[in-house]
Amino acid sequence: MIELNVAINNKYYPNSQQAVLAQLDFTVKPGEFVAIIGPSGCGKSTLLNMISGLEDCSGQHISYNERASQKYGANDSGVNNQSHQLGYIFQQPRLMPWLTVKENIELVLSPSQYHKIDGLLAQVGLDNKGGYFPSQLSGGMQRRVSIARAFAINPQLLLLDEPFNSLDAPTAARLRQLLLDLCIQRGTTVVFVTHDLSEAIYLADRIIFMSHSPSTIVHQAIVDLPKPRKESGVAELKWQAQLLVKYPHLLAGRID
Ligand SMILES: Nc1ncnc2c1ncn2[C@@H]1O[C@H](COP(=O)(O)OP(=O)(O)OP(=O)(O)O)[C@@H](O)[C@H]1O
Repeated sequence: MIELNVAINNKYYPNSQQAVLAQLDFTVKPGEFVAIIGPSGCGKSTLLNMISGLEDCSGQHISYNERASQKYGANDSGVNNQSHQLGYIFQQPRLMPWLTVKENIELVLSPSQYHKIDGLLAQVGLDNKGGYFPSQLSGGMQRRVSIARAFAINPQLLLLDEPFNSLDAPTAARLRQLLLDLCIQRGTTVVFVTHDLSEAIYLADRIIFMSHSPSTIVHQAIVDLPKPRKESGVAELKWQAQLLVKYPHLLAGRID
């Protein structure tokens, strides 16, 4: 299990006068599930991209506890970095349309690891779909493939960017449970971006609320509910969280 440390002073995109992220400082403990909520455009994807190394983070400090001195740069691949520590599930499944389900997962593995694929597909309920192409799968099935692909590398740190957006409610609920089961089984440290407060409360140990750009942390809430969580407990805590948020106007329209 690994710990993530993030200390971003100011993140500017080239040719932009205004910082996207400013004074953003937090730690995710080993095995902790942290959800990030904030207004559209505040820099949540930018933050995940910086953590993964897909976005330039020179001058900032982003490290894992096992290699605390390492800073990730623009050349690191967050999807499948050399140590296989980091998995990234994007808003879209990002499957290669010309490859089968199995081949999409093989992409992140070495041939000696291909034997894991059948078991992974069984875990996400796709045991007989290995030979299918993405276009032959539903949206929910494609997301399950992306979850299987992320877990194939046995990530110690998993980043997720609104992975269940636009799915029907029963499919999203099944995938949330699947994600929780996999993370708890493997002790994965998680940073999960969402717009949905109920989803955050259902999944997370802690919720970080971000402000508009230049975005920083305006509030953090510990979700002190035992897992697996029940819907009624989630509803209750959602109500409490809405009261607790220090700056509700920043999140107006983002909490359903
Ligand atoms: N490659 C880029 N170059 C320049 N500006 C960018 C780039 N990527 C994002 N931005 C800008 O940075 C800001 C934050 O974008 P980002 O996608 O990180 O926000 P977000 O919080 O994930 O948004 P949403 O919730 O709508 O997905 C936006 O103003 C966006 O236009």
